[in-house]
Amino acid sequence: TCACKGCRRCIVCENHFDQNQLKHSEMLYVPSLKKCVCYQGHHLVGFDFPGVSVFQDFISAPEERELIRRNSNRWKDSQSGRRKQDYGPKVNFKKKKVKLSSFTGLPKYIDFIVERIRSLEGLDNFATVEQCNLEYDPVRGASIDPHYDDAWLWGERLLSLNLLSDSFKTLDIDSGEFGLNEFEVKVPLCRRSLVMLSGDARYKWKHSIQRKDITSKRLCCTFRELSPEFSSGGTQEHIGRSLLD
Ligand SMILES: O=C(O)CCC(=O)C(=O)O
Ligand SMILES: [Fe+2]
Repeated sequence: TCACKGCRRCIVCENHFDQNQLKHSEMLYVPSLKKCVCYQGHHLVGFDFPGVSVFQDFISAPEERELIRRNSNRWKDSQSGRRKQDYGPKVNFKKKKVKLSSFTGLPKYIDFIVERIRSLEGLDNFATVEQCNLEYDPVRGASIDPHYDDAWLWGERLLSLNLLSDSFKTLDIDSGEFGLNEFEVKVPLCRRSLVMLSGDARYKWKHSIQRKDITSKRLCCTFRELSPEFSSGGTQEHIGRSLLD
């Protein structure tokens, strides 16, 4: 058995795979250009693509080894073949309730990451309130379906630290924007890089990790900040403050 529910699936529970998936137009995001590129006929064309920032080699190889060693236990089975470790407030997103009593804060071993995030340009005010680790193992066919992250509690900037192997994050948009029905941008996730989604890449585009892009075990640590509602001046500021203290 596995932990999948509803339309989620992993190799364990999957007994049928939809072969009739629509063809996407695929583009590659090029971090150094902050553009995505694709071929139109024989021409390589580029489009501005704001909202994705990539910090290559955000941690060193020894730091990566130490992080992996520190979070080697307390994994729980999750959806779509993933395993999960969640350090953050207990939240019921449907009922919009935050449970403060069970919140123990972030693990100590992550302090240096939290600090390093704040040393990045424009991120000096990033107050990490949640860390969620996900493990993707190709043996289980692990993936994450296209989704938007919650916007009620979590703030605009989503940070993910990519460990153990290289992969891709896939961004897609449903509507007829750009004059295409289906449109997909592959964002390279280099091992030890930190990747930020914000703005349109956070709110307009869905993100996912496709099974085919997990070729060897991958670990992702996602860091989140609070939304304006829970931040200074917001109506739920008091809850936000008690989470950050
Ligand atoms: O594994 C990743 O890079 C994405 C994880 C994610 O989208 C999420 O936890 O909401
Ligand atoms: Fe997400």
